[in-house]
Amino acid sequence: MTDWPQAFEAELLRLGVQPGRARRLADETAQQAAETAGVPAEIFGPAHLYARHLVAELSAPAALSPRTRYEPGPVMLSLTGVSKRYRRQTVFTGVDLTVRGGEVAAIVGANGCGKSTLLRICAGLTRPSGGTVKRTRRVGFVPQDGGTAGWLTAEEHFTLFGAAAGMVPGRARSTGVHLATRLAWRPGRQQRAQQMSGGTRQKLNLVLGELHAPDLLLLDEPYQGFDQGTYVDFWQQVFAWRDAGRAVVVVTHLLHDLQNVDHVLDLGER
Ligand SMILES: Nc1ncnc2c1ncn2[C@@H]1O[C@H](COP(=O)(O)OP(=O)(O)OP(=O)(O)O)[C@@H](O)[C@H]1O
Repeated sequence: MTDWPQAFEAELLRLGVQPGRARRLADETAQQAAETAGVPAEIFGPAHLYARHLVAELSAPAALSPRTRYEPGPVMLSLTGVSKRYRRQTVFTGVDLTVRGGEVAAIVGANGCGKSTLLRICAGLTRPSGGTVKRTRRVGFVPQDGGTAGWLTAEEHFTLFGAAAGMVPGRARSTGVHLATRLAWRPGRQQRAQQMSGGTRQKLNLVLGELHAPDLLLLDEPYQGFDQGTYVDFWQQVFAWRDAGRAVVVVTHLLHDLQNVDHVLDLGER
């Protein structure tokens, strides 16, 4: 009978994952099972189902042959005439934005013009003063200053956030670790968030935002503290999400980020 790692690797290959990558994923998964002293089938479930899940979670394009063109998909976020006031201060009025699956939108503008406020409205965390917001159900939100707990390790974060999204611990951990490698980060097993550098904590935030495979990703300047290489990895990741049919909204100050995005909403011009 074929054992679990072999069946897992064979299914990855059947799904079109490159052989070297399939082998790495199989090795990493076996290693994680060994570290928790568990049997893979009990931790991850049937090998073929876990392979399919993983390929979907990892936004298949990075694993499968890249698509050269993408088709905009269904509307994931729609803002119509949205406004926000704090007491007597009007932050913005009349904001319209539609983002479909397979599109990236950037929100730009000077400090204090309301970019973070608008993103929180998109996420449903702040109520608009006026207008209509429609969003898909599966939303990932990466705040500017982090939603991590200082005393927890990366893997404990994966388990906790995964549980909130209905993922079993083994699957949440392995998905988190695989997503981290996309950002050139290998989480230390003992390192708590408070011991991480600012850039590494941001990577943790990004992975947590993506852990449950959301259709819409809302990112508030998620690369502060990243070095140049990681910054490039980050944008490659954004375009991989887009090519996988996800919608991405990024708040940014950096105008050279904008050449490849589909929509630019300049709040400063309003
Ligand atoms: N909870 C709040 N209560 C009152 N005023 C707020 C609140 N949150 C934000 N503001 C105000 O709303 C305005 C927009 O803030 P916001 O943080 O959204 O701007 P921003 O464009 O993201 O800024 P930055 O580029 O500095 O991150 C600011 O004047 C801010 O002081």
